[in-house]
Amino acid sequence: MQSVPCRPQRSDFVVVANRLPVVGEPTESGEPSWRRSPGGLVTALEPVLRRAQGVWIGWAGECDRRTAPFSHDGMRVHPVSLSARELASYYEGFSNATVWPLFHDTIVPPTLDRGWWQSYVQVNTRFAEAAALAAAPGATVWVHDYQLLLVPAMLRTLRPDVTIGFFLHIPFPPEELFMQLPWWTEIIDGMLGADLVGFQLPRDAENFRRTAAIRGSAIDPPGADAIGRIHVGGRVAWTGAFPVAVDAAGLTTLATSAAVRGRARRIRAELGQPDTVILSVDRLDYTKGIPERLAALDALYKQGRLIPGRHATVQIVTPSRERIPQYRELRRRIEIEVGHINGAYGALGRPAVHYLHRSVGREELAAFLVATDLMLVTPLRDGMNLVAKEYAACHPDADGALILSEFAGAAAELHGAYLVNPYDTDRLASTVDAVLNDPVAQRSRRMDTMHRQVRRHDVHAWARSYLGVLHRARAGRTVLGVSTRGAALPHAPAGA
Ligand SMILES: Nc1nc2c(ncn2[C@@H]2O[C@H](COP(=O)(O)OP(=O)(O)O)[C@@H](O)[C@H]2O)c(=O)[nH]1
Ligand SMILES: O=P(O)(O)OC[C@H]1O[C@H](O[C@H]2O[C@H](CO)[C@@H](O)[C@H](O)[C@H]2O)[C@H](O)[C@@H](O)[C@@H]1O
Repeated sequence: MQSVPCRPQRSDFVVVANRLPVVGEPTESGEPSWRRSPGGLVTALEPVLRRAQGVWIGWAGECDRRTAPFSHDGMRVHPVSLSARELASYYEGFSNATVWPLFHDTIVPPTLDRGWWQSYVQVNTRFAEAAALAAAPGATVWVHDYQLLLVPAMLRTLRPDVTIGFFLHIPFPPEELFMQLPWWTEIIDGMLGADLVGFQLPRDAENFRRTAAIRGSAIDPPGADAIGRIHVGGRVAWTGAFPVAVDAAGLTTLATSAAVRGRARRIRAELGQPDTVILSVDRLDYTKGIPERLAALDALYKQGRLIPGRHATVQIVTPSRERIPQYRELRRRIEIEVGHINGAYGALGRPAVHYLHRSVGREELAAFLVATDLMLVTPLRDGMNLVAKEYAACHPDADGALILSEFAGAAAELHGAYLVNPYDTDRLASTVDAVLNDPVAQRSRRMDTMHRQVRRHDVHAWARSYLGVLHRARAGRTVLGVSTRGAALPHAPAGA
C-alpha cells in the first residue's frame, strides 16, 4: 500500500493512541515500508477514522527516529518519536509493567518505579502537545487507552476549545487496587480532563466513579441514559460504558469469500482432515490464560477425551512485548507445556497441539477462524477480546462453537458462548467435552445468537454511540458557559 508524505495540517478529528495504525518495516533504502498493523485498537478504529478524514497521532514503533507526517492508504498519520530509553521506561515500564498488570487483577505483581513514572509524564506531555498542534479550532480529539491516561487534562490546559474524549480499552480496577499506585490522584485527574470518559463495561465505569468520589468529586450516578456525571472544577466529565466491537460485515464478507473458504478447507486438509478443529489465537500475554488452557488440554489428551488425528488443536500466539521479563518467562512456560503435551500424547505427523508463535496475515487468520469447530477464548482478564467477536462474525452459517471466559468483557454480550472460569481447568476440560457432545442444533442456535449480536452491535455502532454521547457532553459544556465554538463533531458512518 502506498505511503506519501503529507503536510502537518490541522484537522477537525484527531485520534491519539500509543500506536499508529501502521507499522514500518526496514527497507534497503533506509525508509521504512508501512503496512497496517494488527491489534485490537487499530481493528476497531481504522474504519471510523478513514471515513471521518481525521488524523491519527501515535508512536511509529521504532526508536530514536523522527518521521514526518504521512498518509498511508488514505489515512493521515502523525508519528510521535520515542527514544530507546523511553521505550524501556514509558512503554515497557510504566505502561506495560505497572498499569497493565495493576488494571488486570495484578495477575503478575506491578512494578513501581519513580523513574518510569517521570518518563510516562514526559511522553504523555509530548502526545498532548502533538494533539494540540494537530487539532483545528473546536476540533474533537479522541484519546485512547492506558498508555495516555494523563493526556486529557494536559490537552485541556493547552487547548480549552477542543472537545476531548477518552476511551479505556482495558478494565478499570476497583479502588483498593487502583489506589496502590503512588500516582493514582494524578491519573484520575488526567482522565477527568476529558468531556467523556468511556469504558468497556458498566462495572469499569462504576469503579472509576467510586475512585473519583474518593478523590473529592461529586458524582451524579447514571440515570435513564446510563451516563454518570462527575463534577470536577466547575465542569462536568461524563462517564459510561461503550463495549468495543468489530467490523462484522467486513469480516463476514471476508470469511465467505472463495479464497478464504478455499484456504479454510486446505487448513483442515493440512491438519490431516480431523473431525474437529479446536483453535485459540492470542497475543502472548499472561492475561490470556494460555498455560491454564494448555493444562485443560493436557488433561483432555491424557484421559483420551481428545485424540490426536481426530481432534486437531491449534494455538496461535502473536509475539508481544518481548523484552519484558514476564512475557519472556511466559513464552518459555508455554513452549515447555506444548512440548510436554506433544511429547506425551502426539504421534508421528499428528501432534496434539499445533503451535504457531507468529503473526499471520488477516486472510489467513480469517481462514483459521472459518476452519474452526470450537474456539477457546479463555483470558484470566480481558477488557473485551475482539478475537471472540471476530470468530462469531466469521460464522454466518451458525456452525462452530465458542468457549469464552467469564472474565472477558465480551462475555457480557456473547450470550451464545459457553462461559467458563479459566482458572478452573477441570471445568474447562469438561466444558470442551460437553460442547463437543452437544446436539448440533443447540450449538447452531447459540452461534446464530452470537453472529446476530456482533452484526447488530458492530464497530460503526460503537463509534456512533461513543461520538453521539460525546456530542451531547459538548452541548452540556455550552450550557455551562464554556465556549465550544468551532468544528462540527465527526459522525461515524451509518451502518456497516
Ligand atoms: N492479522 C492478524 N491479526 C491478529 C493476529 N493475532 C491477533 N490478531 C488481531 O489482534 C486483535 C486482538 O485483539 P483482542 O483479542 O481484543 O486482544 P488484544 O491483543 O489484547 O488487543 C484482533 O483483532 C485479532 O484479530 C495475527 O496473528 N494476525
Ligand atoms: O500495543 P501493544 O502493546 O502491542 O498491545 C496491543 C493492544 O493490546 C490491548 O488491547 C485492548 O484493546 C482491545 C480493543 O478494545 C480489547 O479487546 C482488549 O481486551 C484490550 O486488551 C491494548 O489495550 C492496546 O492499547 C494495545 O495496542
